Amino acid sequence: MGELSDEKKGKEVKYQRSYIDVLGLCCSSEVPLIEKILKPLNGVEKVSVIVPSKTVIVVHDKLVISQHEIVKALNQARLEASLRGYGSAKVAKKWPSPYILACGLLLLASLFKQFFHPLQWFAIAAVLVGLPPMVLRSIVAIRRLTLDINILMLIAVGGAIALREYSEAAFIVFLFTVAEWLESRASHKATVGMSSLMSMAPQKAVLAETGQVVDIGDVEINNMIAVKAGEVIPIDGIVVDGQSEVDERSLTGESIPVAKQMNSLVWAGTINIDGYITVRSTALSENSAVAKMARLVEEAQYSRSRTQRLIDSCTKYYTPAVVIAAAGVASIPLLMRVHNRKSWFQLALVLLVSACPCSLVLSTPVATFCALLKAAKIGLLIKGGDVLEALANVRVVAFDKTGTITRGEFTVVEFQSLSSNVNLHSLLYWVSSIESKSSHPMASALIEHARSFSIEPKLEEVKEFQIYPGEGIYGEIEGRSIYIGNKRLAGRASCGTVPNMEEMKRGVTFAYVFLDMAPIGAFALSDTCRTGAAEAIKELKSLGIKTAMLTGDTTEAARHAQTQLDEGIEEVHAELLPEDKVKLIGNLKNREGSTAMVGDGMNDAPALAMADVGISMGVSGSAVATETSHITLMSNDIRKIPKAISLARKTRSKIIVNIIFSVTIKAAILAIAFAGHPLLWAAVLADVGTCLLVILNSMMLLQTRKPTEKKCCISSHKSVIENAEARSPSVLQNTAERHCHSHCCQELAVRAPNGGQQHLISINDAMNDETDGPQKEICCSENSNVSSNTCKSKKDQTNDGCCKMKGDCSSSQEMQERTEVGGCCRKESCHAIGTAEIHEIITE
Ligand SMILES: Nc1ncnc2c1ncn2[C@@H]1O[C@H](COP(=O)(O)OP(=O)(O)OP(=O)(O)O)[C@@H](O)[C@H]1O
Ligand SMILES: [Mg+2]
Ligand SMILES: [Zn+2]
Repeated sequence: MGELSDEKKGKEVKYQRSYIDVLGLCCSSEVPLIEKILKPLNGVEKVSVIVPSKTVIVVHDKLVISQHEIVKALNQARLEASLRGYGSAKVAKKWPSPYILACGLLLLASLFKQFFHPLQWFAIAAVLVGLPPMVLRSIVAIRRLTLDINILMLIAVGGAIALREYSEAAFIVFLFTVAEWLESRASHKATVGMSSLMSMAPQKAVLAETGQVVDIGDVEINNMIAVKAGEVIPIDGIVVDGQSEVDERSLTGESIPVAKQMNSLVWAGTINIDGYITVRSTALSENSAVAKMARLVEEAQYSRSRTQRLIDSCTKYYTPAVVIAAAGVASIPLLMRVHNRKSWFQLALVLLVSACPCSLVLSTPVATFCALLKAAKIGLLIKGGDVLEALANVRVVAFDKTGTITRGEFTVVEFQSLSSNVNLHSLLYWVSSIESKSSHPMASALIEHARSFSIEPKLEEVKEFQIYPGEGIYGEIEGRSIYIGNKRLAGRASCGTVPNMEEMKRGVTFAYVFLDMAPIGAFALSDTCRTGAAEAIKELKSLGIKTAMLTGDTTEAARHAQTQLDEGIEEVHAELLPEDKVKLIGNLKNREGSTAMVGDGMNDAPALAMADVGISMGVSGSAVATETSHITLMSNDIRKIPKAISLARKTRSKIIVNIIFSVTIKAAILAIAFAGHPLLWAAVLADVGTCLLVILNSMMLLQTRKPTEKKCCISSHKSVIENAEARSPSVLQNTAERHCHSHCCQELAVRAPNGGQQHLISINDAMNDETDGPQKEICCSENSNVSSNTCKSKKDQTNDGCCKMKGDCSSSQEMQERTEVGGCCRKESCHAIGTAEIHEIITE
C-alpha cells in the first residue's frame, strides 16, 4: 500500500500539466490534427483540446519532454501556439495581420476591373498574399491524413481560379482569414475567463517562519504560510495568527468580504484584503478547492453532453458524404460530356465548402463552455454539459432541511433531566462528551450548552461510539450505555415508551437521552432558515418548479421551517431515514419528472445520487455529498439554485437557436445551389459567418447583468449610525455585533417605529420596502468596506467608515496603504470598492 502511494506520488511530481494557447485552432475539425501531432510525442500522457477558448491542455512528463518542445511541435504545423504563463491570458489580436489587410485592399482594387481590365490580376495577388498560412496548414493536415477546413477551402480557391473567377477566389481567401481573426477575437473573453479560473492561485508562497519564497508545489500539509494584505492566498488552510477580511468572490461568487480570524478556514485563490495572516496549510496545492474546481470545469469540457454526442456522430458521416457527393457532381458530368460542365463544377465547389460542419459542431460546446464558465463565476460548480441539460429539464427540487434550508446552527432552548436519579450536571456531561464525537450540527449546540454551565466535555472518556443515520448516536461513558437521538432510537435503546414532550416548545427539534431502557433526558433546539431561503422557493415557483422538503427531523421542526418560508414548499416529508429520502426521490421522479435534490450531509449522498441532478452545499460541506453531487454551491446561498436553472434553460435555448441556425443556412445555400445558382462566395460566407454568429450568440451567456442585490447599504449605514449614535452608542455597538458582523447587509436589523422591537429582514426586502424615513431605520452599523480597526478608535471614524485624519490610522505601515480621500484616510482597496458601491446607489 505504502509502496503504491509512493509510486503515485512520484508520478504526480513527474507529470506536469501545461496550458497552451493555440491561436491557429479555428475549427473543431482541427482537433484530430492537434491530437495526431501531440499524442505520438514521447512523454506526452494526455492531450485535451478546448476549442471555444483555443486552449490545449497537455499532461506530460517534464523530464522527457519540455513545455517548449510541445509548443515547438505545434508551431511546426503553423498553429501559432504559445505557452500560457501564470495569470497571463493571451492577448487577442486587436488588428488583423498585415497579410489580411493587404489581401483585402488588393481584393477591393480588383473589383474595379470593369473600368480597367488589368485590375483583375490584383485578385490573383490578393490570393497569393492571403493564401500561405492556409497552404501550410493544409500540408500539415494532408501529411497527417486528415481532411480539414483548410484543405476544403484550398480546393474551392483552386476551383475558382480554374474557372477564371479570380475575384471569387480572392473573396474566399479574404473571408476565410478575416473570419478566423474575428473568431479569435470573439472567443477572447471566454479564454480570459478560463485562464483566470485556472491560474487563480499564485505559484509561489512565503513560509512564515523563514520568509523564504517557495514554489507552491513544494508546500506540504501543515506548513505555515504568511499572507500579506492585498495578496492572493496561495493555499487552502486554517488561520493560525492574525485577522483579516477576505474576498472570496473567485470561489463563491459572493462580493461581500468575509472576516477571518484564528481558526477560520481560508481557500487558495481568495484575496486577503487588509490584514496580515499566517495560514497553516491543510491541503496540497493540487488538491485545493480552486484546483479541484478548475479541474472540474476543465473536465466538463470533454464530458460531452448527449446533444453534442449526437451532433458529433452525425458530422462524422456528413463531411465525407458531402465531399464524395462533390467529387461525383464534378466528375460525372465531365465523363458524360454534358454541355454546361462549368455550372456542375461550380455546384461541386459549393458542396465542398458546405462540407465543413463547423458551426453545427460548435453549436453545443461553445454554449456549454460559456454557461459553465458563467456558473463558476457566480459560485456554482457544474460538472459538465450533461448536468446542464438535465438541469434545464428539472420539474421538482427537493431540499434537505438542516444545513440546507436552515443554517444548521442550533441553539438549545430547553434541556431537562427526566429521571430523579440523574442530575442535570452529569446528564450534560455525558451528552456533551458523546456529542463531541459527532459532526452533526446539533452536536456543537449541545457542547456549547454544556460549556455555558462550565462543563467541559471529555472526548477521551467515550468508548464504543456509533452513529445511526437519521436516528441519533450511541456512546459509552463511565460504564454507561447512552443513546441520544429521536424517538426512533427508543427501539434500539429497548425503551418501550417515549414520553410525549408536550411541554417542550412546539415547532422545534427535540430529542431524547436514553439509558438502561429508559428515557433519562430530553432537550429541544431551534434553528433558523437561511437568508434568502424563502426567496429561493418563491423564485423556483415562478420558474414553474415544484418544491419539496425531505427531512429526518421532527414533523414540528419541519412545520416550523415551512412557516418561516411562508408555506412556500408544496410537499413536506418529515422523520425520514436516509433510505426513505431515496425512495421519495424515486417517487418524485416517477410522478413529476426530472428531480433535483439539494443536501449537505453525508446521509444525503444516496438521495443526491438517486436524483437526476444532485446539488450539494458549500466548499465546507461534507466531502461525500460534494463528490456524489452533480452541482456544488460554493457559497451556501440556495438562491443560486433558481439562478442555475435559469442559466441552464437559457443555455438550452441558445443551443437550439445555434443548431437551427447552422442547419437552415447550410440547407438554404445547398438548396439555392441545386436550384441552379451555385454561389461560391455565399457558401463561404455562410460557413464562416454562421460559425462566428454561433460563437457570438453563445458568448451572450457570459454577459453579466448587474444584480440589484449588490446594492450595499452604505447610505443606510449612515442614517443608522447617525441615529443610533444620537441615541446611545451602545445600541450601535450591539446592533453591529449582533447583526452586521458579516460586514454588509445580507441582513439588516430594522427597528420598528417608536424604538420598538428589532427584527431581521433581508436586504432585498428592505430595499424594496417603499416606506422610508423616520418610521424605519435600516442598519448595518459598520461600514462594510472598511474594517473596524481602520481607525484608532471608533469615534474617529466618519459615517462612511474612514478615519477623520491621517494621523488616526492605526499604524505607519498601514498608512502607506491608505490614500487620502476628502481629508480622511482609508485603505486603498476599501476605497476602491467603497466608491464603486456608493456610486451604484447614487445611480439607482
Ligand atoms: N448527533 C446527534 N445527536 C442527537 N440527535 C441526533 C444526532 N444525529 C441525528 N440525530 C437525530 O436524528 C434526526 C435526523 O438526523 P439527521 O439530521 O442526520 O437527518 P437528516 O435527514 O439530515 O435531516 P435534516 O433534514 O434535518 O438535515 C435528528 O433530527 C436528530 O433527532
Ligand atoms: Mg441533513
Ligand atoms: Zn467551417
